Amino acid sequence: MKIAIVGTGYVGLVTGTCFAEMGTEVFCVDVNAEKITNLKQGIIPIYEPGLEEMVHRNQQAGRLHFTTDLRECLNEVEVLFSAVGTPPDEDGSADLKYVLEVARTVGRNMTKHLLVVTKSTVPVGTARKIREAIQEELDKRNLSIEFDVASNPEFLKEGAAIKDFMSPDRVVVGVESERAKELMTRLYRPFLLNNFRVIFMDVPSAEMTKYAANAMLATRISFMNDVANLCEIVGADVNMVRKGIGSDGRIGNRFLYAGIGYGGSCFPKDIKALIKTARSNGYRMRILEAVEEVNEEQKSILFRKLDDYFKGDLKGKRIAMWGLAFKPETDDMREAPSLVLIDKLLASGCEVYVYDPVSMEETRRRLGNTVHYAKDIYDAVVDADALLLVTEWKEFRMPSWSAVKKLMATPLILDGRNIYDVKELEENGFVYHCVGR
Ligand SMILES: NC(=O)c1ccc[n+]([C@@H]2O[C@H](COP(=O)([O-])OP(=O)(O)OC[C@H]3O[C@@H](n4cnc5c(N)ncnc54)[C@H](O)[C@@H]3O)[C@@H](O)[C@H]2O)c1
Ligand SMILES: O=c1ccn([C@@H]2O[C@H](COP(=O)(O)OP(=O)(O)O[C@H]3O[C@H](CO)[C@@H](O)[C@H](O)[C@H]3O)[C@@H](O)[C@H]2O)c(=O)[nH]1
Repeated sequence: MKIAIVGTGYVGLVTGTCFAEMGTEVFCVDVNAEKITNLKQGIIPIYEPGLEEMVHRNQQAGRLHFTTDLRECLNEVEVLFSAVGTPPDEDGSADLKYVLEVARTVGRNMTKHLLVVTKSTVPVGTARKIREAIQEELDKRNLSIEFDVASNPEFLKEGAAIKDFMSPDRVVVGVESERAKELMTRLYRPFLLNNFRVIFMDVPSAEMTKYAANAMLATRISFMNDVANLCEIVGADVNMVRKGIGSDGRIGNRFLYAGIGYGGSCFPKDIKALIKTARSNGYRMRILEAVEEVNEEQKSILFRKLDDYFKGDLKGKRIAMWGLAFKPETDDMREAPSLVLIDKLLASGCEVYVYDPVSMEETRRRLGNTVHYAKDIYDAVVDADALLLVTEWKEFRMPSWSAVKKLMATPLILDGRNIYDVKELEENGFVYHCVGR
């Protein structure tokens, strides 16, 4: 089978590469010419464990192609996935301009039946708009060509994208015809050996499933952050509470980690978009409004602890930060809580020394020379008045505390991810604070 994936970002590149790995011939299309030129030479635009080797393997096998021109492959493929961005509009709703542009390009150029599948996260009703946009272009050409639309939202997590795509908990597919169902079944059949289920449903339900899943996950995080803040006030330890409640099978132990708030390219924008969808339909998602509010405040929690420690006198303080990316194993800085923290530190007159294993280049692109870029974890803490742990990369988990202590000016550690052992740090002479204890 031959397929096209339009949009070669985190989702498009992983989707295309994984389908190619299973033997499908894939054409990855993107309007960003630099990205495509690099990909043709085997240069991968993102950091995602395992992706580079898989891209190279499938390129060499002749199953994975890259192009800027959809017309080159449009009439060779049976299925087209749209995986372009759906960034938030000014009012928080999902901006569909890229999604609809792809639909119009399809309508202007298709010459035979095509199944158009949306992988991007889009509000309920988008498939209908895509159908109308394609039909409008066909009408302008006075052509009557049959086509199908389907929704196949993606649930991969950055940093674990390959594993999530190859062995997902489930695949959700919204279809409107038997033909679309048959094509999607055929396409996903090679993956079924990995023991997952394809759940077919109607298109609006598939579109809504994606938002509901992200909303539920974000709700768990904000709930735990709220509990963590109360734990601090009343003298409980959120880490113990997490273990205590997570062992109840109905609750489950994943996605219950208190921290400095959720970030990334999905939760913040998708929660906003769902709130907006509800409002524009005359309904208020009150729980999600609270989820957002808790999350916004949580991003400042390390700053508040630092400010309390120095009694509001932060001017000229030298602050070290370990971690910048919104989570480990990615270089993605979209909506990273570190950016909010850095803003506050700089506004208070601090000098900020940052280190992250893979996000330094992306941070430099965003922040220029407003912060100092350290060579490694030890370089970052030289003469520091505090160390803030922001992202729980593995290499931050067991540093030499005696070396860190010798280098720092003030032995203060504020742990935004609760990864250190309080006893060990206090024995090493540090003042240590984490979230929710
Ligand atoms: N990043 C994730 O982990 C993730 C996971 C699940 C779902 N999603 C959803 O998937 C979608 C894509 O997210 P992403 O993070 O991969 O975005 P991204 O910004 O990394 O990539 C989008 C790509 O689409 C390209 N593009 C835009 N218009 C185009 C056009 N007309 N033709 C061809 N290419 C075009 C852009 O140049 C860009 O390379 C979003 O709706 C997002 O919400 C993302
Ligand atoms: O217990 C937890 C788990 C996560 N986070 C934070 O939540 C954010 C998102 O993390 P994660 O969900 O692991 O990463 P994403 O790559 O953003 O993946 C989410 O967003 C994707 C895009 O929609 C979906 O496909 C995934 O299923 C969904 O997990 C990060 O800032 C994490 O630090 C916590 O604070 N506590």
